[in-house]
Amino acid sequence: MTSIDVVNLTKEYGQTRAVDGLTFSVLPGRVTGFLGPNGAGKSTTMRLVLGLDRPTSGTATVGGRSYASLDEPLRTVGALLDPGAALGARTARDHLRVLAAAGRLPTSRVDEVLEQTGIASVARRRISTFSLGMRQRLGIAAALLGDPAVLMLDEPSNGLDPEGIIWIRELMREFADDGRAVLVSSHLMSETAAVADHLVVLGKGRLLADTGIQDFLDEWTTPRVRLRTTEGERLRGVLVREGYQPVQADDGRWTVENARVEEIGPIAAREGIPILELAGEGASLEAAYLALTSGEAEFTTTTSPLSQEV
Ligand SMILES: Nc1ncnc2c1ncn2[C@@H]1O[C@H](COP(=O)(O)OP(=O)(O)OP(=O)(O)O)[C@@H](O)[C@H]1O
Repeated sequence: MTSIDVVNLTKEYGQTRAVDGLTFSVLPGRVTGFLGPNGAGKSTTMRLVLGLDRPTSGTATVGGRSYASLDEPLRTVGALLDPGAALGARTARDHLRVLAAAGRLPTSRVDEVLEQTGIASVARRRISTFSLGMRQRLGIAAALLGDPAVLMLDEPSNGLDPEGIIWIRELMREFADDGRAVLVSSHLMSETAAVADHLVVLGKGRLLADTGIQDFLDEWTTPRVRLRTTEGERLRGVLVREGYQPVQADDGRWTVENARVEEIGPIAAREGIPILELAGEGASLEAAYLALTSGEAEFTTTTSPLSQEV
């Protein structure tokens, strides 16, 4: 069981502190979503884990060892960082063969990962002719070559079509269910929530959250109930006495903030008030994420493009 452990990690580029005293672990058996606005430090952290950059201070290890000291790096960590990195003049198959040879992996793995990523039919084409989605699949094929214990993917759904996005989600799920550790970065909470069990959120290089999805929802969102009744005013009076603040919309429906159906339903039943509809609203993960990261984006729009045109 291999994990990624980041401890007090800091990386400075000149005046820019890209990663700032970061500590978190990516544990086996779950998909950890790595979130944060542009420039939050996600890619830098991944590069430090892979030993592609030296930390200013702190450590990033895989299975307790630095990447450079791993005996079999490709069998330990599979990573997708920059799909543009593959050499365009080579065929996809040759590209993977070179990687397999360098990693002392059997050539048979090349055909296996070409099949697994759905690019076997274009394996003999030059990479320069590949679409972004095909390059992305090739990058994922390279990550899978060593059948690694840890998978680290930077924005894997970039350029993938909807079928490809579902495929990559299922792949990550299978890896985690198989007891492996998966770290996947994204800007989008909705995309991450569809696959991740756990979240690590960065803002300006610092850790903003390291939490399970459900705990994140509980902490950052407030539940709300929508209902319809034949006795709105009576229900309103009862709920106000109970400390709620029901508000009626134009269509006659009521909204009760900070309330759950398990609380409101029994109150109405106790008072004998007929309820025609009662629904708890799913808290919006996206709204919670924006609330957490607001003010943490390195690049934000201060003026709306529309107002500039006027
Ligand atoms: N090689 C480098 N030289 C100088 N500054 C860098 C370098 N790499 C990253 N940075 C800076 O470090 C900060 C973090 O960048 P990083 O790419 O890690 O963020 P990110 O969260 O991956 O962003 P994105 O979602 O846009 O990819 C940014 O301010 C970036 O400009």
